[in-house]
Amino acid sequence: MASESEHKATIIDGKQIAQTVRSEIAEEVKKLSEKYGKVPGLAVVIVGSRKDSQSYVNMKRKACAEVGIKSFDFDLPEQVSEAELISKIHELNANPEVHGILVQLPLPKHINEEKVLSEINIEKDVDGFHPLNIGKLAMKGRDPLFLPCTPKGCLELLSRSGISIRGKKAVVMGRSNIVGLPVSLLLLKADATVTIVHSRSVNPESVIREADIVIAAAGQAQMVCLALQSLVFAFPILLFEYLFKFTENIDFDS
Ligand SMILES: Nc1nc2c(c(=O)[nH]1)N[C@@H](CN(C=O)c1ccc(C(=O)N[C@@H](CCC(=O)O)C(=O)O)cc1)CN2
Repeated sequence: MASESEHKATIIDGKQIAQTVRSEIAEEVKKLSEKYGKVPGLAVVIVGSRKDSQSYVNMKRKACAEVGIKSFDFDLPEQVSEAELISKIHELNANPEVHGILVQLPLPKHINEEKVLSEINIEKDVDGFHPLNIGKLAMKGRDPLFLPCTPKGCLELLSRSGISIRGKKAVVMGRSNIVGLPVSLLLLKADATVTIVHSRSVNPESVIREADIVIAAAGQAQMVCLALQSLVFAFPILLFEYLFKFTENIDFDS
């Protein structure tokens, strides 16, 4: 267990790191454009009019524009059928200008999220939510084509802040498919000793007190009052990490 004197918080400047990543991506896109005469294309699909989802999607689209990625925007009505949405995905799978497909979650209740995400071509699955990509993330010695952006953003913040993960005790708060679970798998791949605490955990505080790294992934402000290495996650880094991994995986030669 860390001693009391080691309980000093280090605030990570996510915005600053995001700015660096943003510049790196813009440079990468420029090089791709000069070499191949084309730029990465990201299809962003949103269903319905949830204000929070719209705001995330707008940020993603704006981020694309800022770094030179072409975004293809599809705003589908709340009532769109599952079949229509899947047909749109098939159309995007077949479009050579679209290198990545992102379906904003959550989807309306009448649409089966698992089914829809499974229809995305794994080579365009920039969210890394396709069962094959998640499956590879969960297995030793396998590498997914893409990683979910928020978990990847968390690890990028740690790495760019000079915080090593190997051998550390990492505690993840929350077990969602989007953040908690995949970030736990990523930390495990990075050789941390990982514990997940969630709504049914008994005495989570005692587990958190033992941690070297705490990742709060339960979407509730002020959830962690103690953290040995305090992490402040700023959304931009996640967004730009998203684009980062996205450009990394495009095969412009095919
Ligand atoms: N297709 C996807 N849908 C959704 C994703 C996703 O990664 N892909 N994630 C969320 C929504 N989302 C991005 O789209 C997102 C929401 C919230 C955050 C976040 O870091 N929130 C912080 C607050 C950050 C801040 O306000 O500065 C927090 O909750 O502590 C990141 C991404 C669901 N849908």
